[in-house]
Amino acid sequence: MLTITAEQLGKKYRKEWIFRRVDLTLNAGTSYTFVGPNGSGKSTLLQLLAGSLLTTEGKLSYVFNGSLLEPDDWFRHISIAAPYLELVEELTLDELLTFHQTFKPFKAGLTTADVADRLLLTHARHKEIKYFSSGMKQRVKLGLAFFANAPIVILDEPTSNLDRQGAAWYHEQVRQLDENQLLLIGSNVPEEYDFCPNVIDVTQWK
Ligand SMILES: Nc1ncnc2c1ncn2[C@@H]1O[C@H](COP(=O)(O)OP(=O)(O)OP(=O)(O)O)[C@@H](O)[C@H]1O
Repeated sequence: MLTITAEQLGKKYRKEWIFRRVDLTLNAGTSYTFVGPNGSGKSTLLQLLAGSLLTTEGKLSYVFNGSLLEPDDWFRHISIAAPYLELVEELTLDELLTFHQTFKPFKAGLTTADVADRLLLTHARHKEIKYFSSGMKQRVKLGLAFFANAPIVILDEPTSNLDRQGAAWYHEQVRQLDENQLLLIGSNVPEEYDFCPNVIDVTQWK
C-alpha cells in the first residue's frame, strides 16, 4: 500500500505564495478531492503531489509497501489526466494506446482493443485523435489514467467536456478502481466527487 506525506509544503510563484504549511497524509485505498475557487491552487497542489512541480519549501515523501521511494521513481506509480496534458493528436486511437502502454502499461490482461472497448470508442480505433470531439478526447485522457497499472490516479477537472452519458461512464470507472489504489481529484464540480469521503478546501492554506 502507498502513502504520500506532505510536511509544511509551500509553493511560491515569483513573489506570490499559492499556499504554505500544507500538512497531508494521503493513504491508498481511498480518494481525496481538493476543492477551491478558480486560481486557488488545486492544479498546482496536484502537480506538487505528483512530483511534477518543484516545491518552494517543505517535504514530500512516498512510502510504498514500507519502503521510501526515490523522487525519480514516483512517476512510475502515477497516472494523470489533466487539462494541461495533451494527447498526441496525429496518432489514431490504436496508435496512441499502443504508444502509451510502452511507458505506462495497462492493468494486467488489458489489450489496446479492450481499452478502446472500455472507452466506448471501438468504432473510432482507426481515427486520428485530432478528429475526436472534446468529450471523446476527455474519455481517452481519463481512460489512460484509469486503465494504467499505477497505484496513484490523479484527475484534474475529470468531467470537463463530458455529457451526461460520459459523466456516468466516469463514475462507473471510479467504482471499478482497485481497492488499493489512491485517487486524487481537483474539482469545482460537486457531482464529480460526490462519492469522495475526503474533501479538502485548499483555501485553508492561503
Ligand atoms: N507557471 C506559473 N507561473 C506563475 N503563476 C502561476 C503558474 N501556474 C499557476 N500560477 C498561479 O497559481 C495560482 C493557482 O493556479 P492553479 O492553476 O493551481 O489554480 P486552480 O485552483 O487549479 O484553478 P482552476 O480552478 O481555474 O483550474 C493562480 O494564481 C495562477 O495564476
